[in-house]
Amino acid sequence: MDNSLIIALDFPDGKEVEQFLQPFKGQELFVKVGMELFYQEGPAIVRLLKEAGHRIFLDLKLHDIPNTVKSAMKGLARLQCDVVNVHASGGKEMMEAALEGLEAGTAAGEKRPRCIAVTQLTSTSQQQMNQEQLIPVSLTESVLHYASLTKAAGLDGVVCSALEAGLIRQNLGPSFLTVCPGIRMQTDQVQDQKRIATPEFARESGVSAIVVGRSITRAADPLASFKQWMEVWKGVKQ
Ligand SMILES: O=c1ccn([C@@H]2O[C@H](COP(=O)(O)O)[C@@H](O)[C@H]2O)c(=O)[nH]1
Repeated sequence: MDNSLIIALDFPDGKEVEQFLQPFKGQELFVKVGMELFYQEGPAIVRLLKEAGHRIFLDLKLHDIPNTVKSAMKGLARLQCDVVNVHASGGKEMMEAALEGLEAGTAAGEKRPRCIAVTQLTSTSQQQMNQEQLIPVSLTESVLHYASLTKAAGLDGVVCSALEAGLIRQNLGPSFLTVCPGIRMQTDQVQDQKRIATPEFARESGVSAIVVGRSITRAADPLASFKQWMEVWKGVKQ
């Protein structure tokens, strides 16, 4: 994913997306379409963004029985997004089914979307995981366990915090993707995220891509904010 910065288009409808993208006209971005936008606009928004030349991470985090996930992925594959995802907590069989669905839905000559799995949401803390999910290990252990399970299922990588990306790369190899939300500049508000890291830390940890939402989309000047983020992201690259 060539060290991409993926902008999370967390907007309630296509009109707001259009307004947000107006100042970026002519630029090919890597964008993330999540539940908020997809549940309102459906596949049409993906087609529109693709026609504009943007790369797309369709972040629907599928989590259901294997047969349902397989069928859903077969349909999603036809949208030809670059990346789709599931929850690793759905289990190995479910993840394998996701991949089978994607392969079945990808037309000959087309590229199968990369499939990655959410380990523990970046909004989850150690305490929440222990007390609410009743997982009695450290958060890092749980993330690493889910990452290993994801790799064993044949998926391409994981969604994790940049805090865990280095360890995942060490254990599972550099070609296993680490896509990291929960990225904040020092001065940014943390909001509902719990396991955050700066873009500099993410770069040094060798993450495959960072996902940035509100810091750019809710900025007074989103284009200026994006440029600043890219400078920092590229600056630490060199
Ligand atoms: O563990 C996860 C998985 C997905 N996300 C998504 O990333 C963006 C982050 O947005 P910010 O505004 O930069 O916090 C958002 O779309 C989440 O749904 C995540 O944050 N953590």
